[in-house]
This record gives sequence, structure tokens and C-alpha cells, in this order.
Amino acid sequence: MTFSVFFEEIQNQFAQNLPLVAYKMGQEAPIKAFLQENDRLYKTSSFEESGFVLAPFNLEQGSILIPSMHAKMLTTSAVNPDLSRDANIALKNTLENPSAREKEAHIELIKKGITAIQNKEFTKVVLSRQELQTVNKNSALDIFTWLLQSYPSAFVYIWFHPKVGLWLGATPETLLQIENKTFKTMSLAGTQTYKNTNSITWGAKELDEQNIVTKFITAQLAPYLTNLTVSDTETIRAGNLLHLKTLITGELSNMQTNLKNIIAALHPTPAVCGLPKEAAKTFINSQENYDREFYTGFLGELHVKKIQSRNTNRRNVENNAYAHIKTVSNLFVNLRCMQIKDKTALIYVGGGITQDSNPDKEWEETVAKSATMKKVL
Ligand SMILES: C=C(O[C@H]1C=CC=C(C(=O)O)[C@@H]1O)C(=O)O
Repeated sequence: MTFSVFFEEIQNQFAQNLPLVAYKMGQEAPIKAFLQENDRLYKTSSFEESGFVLAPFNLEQGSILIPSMHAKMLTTSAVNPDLSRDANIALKNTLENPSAREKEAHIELIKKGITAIQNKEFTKVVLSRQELQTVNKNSALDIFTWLLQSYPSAFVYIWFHPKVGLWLGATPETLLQIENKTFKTMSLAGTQTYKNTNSITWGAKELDEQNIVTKFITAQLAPYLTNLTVSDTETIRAGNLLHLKTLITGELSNMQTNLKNIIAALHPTPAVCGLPKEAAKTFINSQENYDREFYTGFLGELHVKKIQSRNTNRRNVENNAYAHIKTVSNLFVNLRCMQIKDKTALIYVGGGITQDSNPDKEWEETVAKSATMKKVL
């Protein structure tokens, strides 16, 4: 399907006020969509269905599903949408800065987090806030197009349900990818602003906050995986930010393992919550001054069918007859995201707090994170 037909279909779905999601899973991936045939709000708590799931930070609030059986699925090959017609609009966008009161409140929250760490309530907590920005783009699809252009290696999405709202994002973080027995995830934490090079030195605070995530993930997955492998840690770029990333892979020891159990073991990881998990979560839910909703939840394909040909070598055409269907799950942590309400974007940003955190620096980190998203509005 061509890019323009694909976009027309999505525009029609919006015009009919029906649920949809369009997304791209990183570099070279096609852009896909699920267009739901009705406006019912389907939920999942078992994570056994097939479809596209959007789960909140607090899973108790309920995860939303666009079921495969009630949706039309579309795919268009990877493209670089032409944004030149929109360039003037982007230049006119004036970034609205957070107020002195917002800054004071967030620094106060961070200080409370550091005190709780000193009092041994937990060793790490991820604290976040919401920032508002007027939207200058004509349509949400324009923002999606800009996200695609600006974050070629991220999981980029636009998600809409008339009974829930409109969310967009470009996240660098995978929660889990399962294909047959193969299981992949990552530990992502630590932030610096990108200054024309990936060759940078990381401080002890960042190395420590990311190591907490790696250790948590490997320990939580140990009961479910064999051949668990932890890669070297590398620096990766996400927009104008750099992070520390470690890949964690393995094989599911039991194919019958319930995905719900693995999700419960991982989510929310210390990259978005803290350690120990429950103590940090309680602190977040009682001390942050707003509801995270789907920010730091997860989203993506749940038990979706993928057609794979065994051999793409043209000389072995006959082997292609054995193309087979796999079931895959690809879930991503909902970071660098926003919710759009009328002409205002609610942007969600946070950062990991440890005993070595400096409140002013942590504030600046959230400002840098929101700036990367404001640019596309
Ligand atoms: C919680 C966020 O980022 C997480 C992922 C990467 C780096 C992070 C950090 O440096 O604190 C966070 O753990 C966010 O961007 O809102």
C-alpha cells in the first residue's frame, strides 16, 4: 500500500471518530496501522488476546486493546515523508517554558525522593512531571509525520480512541520482543544531551542508575529464560539525548509461559519506577502531583501474526512456498510521549533519582527531554 493511500485511510478513520493506532518500530521498519471497526472500548488483563495493547503505568487502571479480530490492519513500506511543505509552520513554533512554580515544585519532589533514599525507603526512584505546549500543527497526523522524521530509530506512534483520547510518542525503550522462543529486552537509563558525538564519558550516577535497571531485569527474567545473555553497555542516541543501553536476550524455557507473568515481572522496571519496585511505586503514586496515565506504561503488538518466508534468496524461489506464520509480541515503554487535548499537548518527562542526584541537574534533564518533543509540535 502506498504512503498516501495509507494516510488517507487513517484520516478517514479519524473523520469517523473510530479507534486507531499507526506505528513504526524503528529504522527500516514499515509503518503499520490497526483501524478498529467500531468504537467499543476493549480491555485486556490476561494479555492473551491478539491485537495492539496500550497499558498504563498502574496496570490496575486497565489496559486497552484494539483486537485483531475487530480491526483492519494496514502496512506501508518505510518512507521518508516529505515535510518541506510544513517547514514554515515548524519555524513559527514558539517553545513555552515551564513556569518558576513548576520548577520549584519538581525540585521539591526530587528533594523528597533523595531524602527517602537517604532514609533507605528505596535505592532509586523515577520522578516525573507534565509540561504543556500549544500545538501549532494543523492535525495530529502532521505531528506523527514529524515524529517519524525526527526519530528514525524510535518506536513512533499515534494512538486514538474516542472514549480515551489521543496519544503520540517516539520512545527509545523496548519492554519486550518475543518471536517463537526468542526473547529480547533492554535496560535503558542515564541521560546526557547530544553534542555532535556519541563518544562521551558517563558519570558514576548514570552508570549506577542504569546498572540498577540491568540487574533488576536479569534477576526478574531468570526464572523464565535459558541462555540469558547480557550485552556490553553502549551509548545510544534518541533525538537530542544520549542514553546507556544494555541488550538482554534469552530463550523462553517454557513456550507455554504466560505473557502476563513476564509483564508482571518486568513492568514497571526501575528505568521508569524504581527499586524496590513496590516502595518506589507507592512513593510515585502518592508524591507526584498528577496521574501518569499511559506515560511509563507500555504499548505495542500483542500476539500478532507475522508472515515470514523461509528464504528470500531469489534462486530458491521454491522455498518461499514454505512461508510460515509466526506469532510475535513487540511491546515498548511509553516514554517521550504526549497526550493532545484540543490545541494543547501534555508532555510527560521524568528522570531517575539516586543518592547521587543533583536536583538542579535532574530538573535540567527533564527540560532537555521535553524540548525534544516540543520541536515537533
Ligand atoms: C523516564 C524517562 O526516561 C527513562 C529512560 C531513559 C533515561 C532515563 C533517565 O536518565 O533518567 C529514564 O530512566 C523519561 O524520559 O521520561
